[in-house]
Amino acid sequence: MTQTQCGERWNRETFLAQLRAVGHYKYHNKHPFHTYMNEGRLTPEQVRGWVANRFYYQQNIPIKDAAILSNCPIREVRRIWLHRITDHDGLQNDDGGIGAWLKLATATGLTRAELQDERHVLPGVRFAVDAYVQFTRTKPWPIAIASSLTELFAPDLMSTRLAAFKKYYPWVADEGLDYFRSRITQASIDSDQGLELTMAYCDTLPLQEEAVKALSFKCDLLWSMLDAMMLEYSGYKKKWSEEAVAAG
Ligand SMILES: O=C(O)c1cc(C(=O)O)c2c(n1)C(=O)C(=O)c1cc(C(=O)O)[nH]c1-2
Repeated sequence: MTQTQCGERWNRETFLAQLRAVGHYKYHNKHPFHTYMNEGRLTPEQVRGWVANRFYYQQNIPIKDAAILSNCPIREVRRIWLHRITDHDGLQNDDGGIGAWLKLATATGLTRAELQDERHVLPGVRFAVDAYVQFTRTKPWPIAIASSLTELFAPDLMSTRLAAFKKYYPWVADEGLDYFRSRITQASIDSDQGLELTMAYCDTLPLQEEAVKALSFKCDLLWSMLDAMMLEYSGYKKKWSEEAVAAG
């Protein structure tokens, strides 16, 4: 038995360090699309493209949380997890995260219809988000919970984003930014709960290793979403198509 293991598994400190290392190296805060966003270098069209595509993610979050609930036979865990669905769906009208995201969309000049008919959703974004839902439907629930732990790293990114929008994108009305404000607190609560459940129920070395892989998979899918958006909105695709036409 090594110092970092208790019995056959990692102790809490080592497990936590493994999870944090994944976030440190792979979280989408370092993606160039986010760098551009946070440095104020996105055009209004690029901001709108991101908002419309991220709406597909937002809409699917409560669906994946319902998948986790449906796979979990432990009442106490379901009680802890349940609020995530209403946090996003709200209980009426435009309550909740999805309503707040719709307000963000309106503030950037998008219509509700544009978001809801998914006309802007890119294939790569759809594949990535659908993969997340599928993952949570098919993996053991503690592993699905571990995949949500990207939220450990979300509050810092939200604070940076909020400041960036205020400074560089004043054309986005302030009430449109409520989603980011509310997620700073919500993501901290969610990630604390997710972390404690992961610590408690990923209680063998194979489960701990799978939890770390689940977090890595989640980082990959968040990264892929931004890759798809960067390709679409950077102008490269258009340039390549025009060159192909010119070349006959
Ligand atoms: O804008 C972001 O960078 C970001 C990242 C993440 C994340 O790290 O998974 C989430 C969110 N936003 C978010 O708004 C959100 O509701 C959310 C739920 C979850 C999840 O996996 O359960 N992640 C995230």
